[in-house]
Amino acid sequence: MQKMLIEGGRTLSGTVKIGGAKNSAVALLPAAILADSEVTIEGLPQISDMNALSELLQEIGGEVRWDGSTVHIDPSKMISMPLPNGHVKQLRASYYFMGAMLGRFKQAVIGLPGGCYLGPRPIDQHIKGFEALGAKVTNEQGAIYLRAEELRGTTIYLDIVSVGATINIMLAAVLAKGKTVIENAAKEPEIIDVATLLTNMGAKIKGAGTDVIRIEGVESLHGTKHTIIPDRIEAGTYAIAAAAVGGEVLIDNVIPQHLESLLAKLREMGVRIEEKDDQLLVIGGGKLKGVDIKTLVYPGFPTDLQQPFTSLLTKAEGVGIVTDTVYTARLKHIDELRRMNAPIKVESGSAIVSGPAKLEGARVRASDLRAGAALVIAGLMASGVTEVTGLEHIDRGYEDLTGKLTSLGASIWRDEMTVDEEEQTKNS
Ligand SMILES: CC(=O)N[C@H]1[C@@H](OP(=O)(O)OP(=O)(O)OC[C@H]2O[C@@H](n3ccc(=O)[nH]c3=O)[C@H](O)[C@@H]2O)O[C@H](CO)[C@@H](O)[C@@H]1O
Ligand SMILES: C=C(OP(=O)(O)O)C(=O)O
Repeated sequence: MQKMLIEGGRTLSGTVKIGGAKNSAVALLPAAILADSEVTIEGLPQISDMNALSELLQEIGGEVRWDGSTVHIDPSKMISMPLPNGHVKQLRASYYFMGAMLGRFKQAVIGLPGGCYLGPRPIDQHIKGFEALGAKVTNEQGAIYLRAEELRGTTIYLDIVSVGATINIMLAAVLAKGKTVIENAAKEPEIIDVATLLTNMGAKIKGAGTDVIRIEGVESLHGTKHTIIPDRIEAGTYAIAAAAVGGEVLIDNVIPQHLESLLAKLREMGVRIEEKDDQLLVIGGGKLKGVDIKTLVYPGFPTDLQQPFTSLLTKAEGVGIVTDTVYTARLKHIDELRRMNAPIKVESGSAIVSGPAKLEGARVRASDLRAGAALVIAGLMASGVTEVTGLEHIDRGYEDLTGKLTSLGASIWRDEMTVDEEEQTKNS
C-alpha cells in the first residue's frame, strides 16, 4: 500500500493537461455492449475505474484493447454472464452494466455497485425506469436480477434528478420497441456525451442536456469512433488548487462553460481567471474573501467539487458556508481537515469555515475520491509535510495526480507504507 506525501508552501505554475471525463468514461465503456461491432473511444483517463470496467467487459466476453488513452471494444462475442461480485464492487458505475446488458440481452445479473460512500446512494430510480420499460427486477442476496420478455418504450418521470438513472434508462431504452421519454432528466455534460456516442452508434435520441429526453428505439446499433469530453471535475480541482496556493496555472483541454458555477464562485472570492476556447488561466495569490456555496444538479455548483472547495475556503478571510444538497452527508473530509488545523465546524448539516487559517501538515486519510483531492489541496497549502492515505480512492478518478502537480512545481510524491502504518490505516 502506498501513501502520498506533500511538502506544502510552494506556488503552482505552468500548464496542466486535463484528461477525459471519468463520469462520462464510466458510461461510455458499458455503452459499447450495445453495439454489434467495434467501438473505439479516444481520450480516456488513465484511472483505476477504467481497469475495473475493462475487466468487467472481458468477463462477459468482450475483446478490449488499450492503446494509450484509446480503447477498442469488440462486443460481438459478448454473452449475458452474471456479474455478482468482484470488480462490480470497486466502482459506482458498474450499475451501467444493468442498463446496457438489459438493452442488449434483455437480462442481467449485477452485484450492487461500490464507489465512493457519500451517505446512502439508492438506485430506486434506475429500477423504476427498467420496470417501466417492462423488466422484472429483483434483489436476491445482494445482486440485482433483471429480466424482460421485451423492452417497450414508455414515459418515465424521475422523482429525483439523477445522473446515473438518466444514463442507465437511456442505455436500456435505445434498443427498446417504440418511444421512451425521460422526464425530469439530469442535464450534466456527461449525459450529452453518452447520448452522442449512442447516436453515432445509430440510436435516435433527442433532448440530451435538457430535462426531457426522447428516445426512439432502433433494431440494432453498430460500432463507431468517439472522442470523450474533458473532465470538468479534474479541471475544477486544478483551478481550486491554483487559487489556493497562488501562481499562474494554465488548464488545458477544458470546456470553460462546463465550469461556470465554480468560476463564478472563484471570481467572487477574488481569484483572477481568464477563459479561452479550451483553456483556463487561473491566477491565484491575492487576498481571498469567504463565500457560501450550495451544491445543486448541473448547471449548479457540482457536489464533486464541494470538498476541494472547502479546503480553499480555509485560506479566505471571513466565513464561508458549504451546503451539499445533492449528498447531504458528504462531509467525511471535515474531520481530516480539522487534524490539519482547519477552522471548520458542522452545524445543521453545513460546514462553516472561518478563515483565514494556517494549515499544518498531518497524517490524514482520504475516505473517498474528492475527500482525497480536498486533502491534497490542503497539503499543498499547509506548512510541513502532509501524509495522505486511502490512495485507492484518489486513483479511481485522478490521472497521475502526483505527476501533474509535480510538473506544476509542487513537492509531492508517493512512498510505500510500512507494515505498522498499513495496520494503523486498516484499524482507523
Ligand atoms: C459515476 C458518476 O457519474 N458519478 C457521479 C454521479 O453519481 P450518481 O449517478 O450515483 O448520482 P445521482 O445523480 O444519481 O445522485 C443524485 C442524488 O439522487 C439520489 N438518488 C439517485 C438515484 C436513485 O435512484 N435514487 C436516489 O435517491 C442520490 O442519493 C443523490 O442524493 O452523479 C453524482 C451527482 O452529480 C456525482 O457526485 C458522481 O460523481
Ligand atoms: C462520487 C464520485 O464518483 P462515483 O460516483 O464513481 O463514486 C466522484 O466522482 O466524485
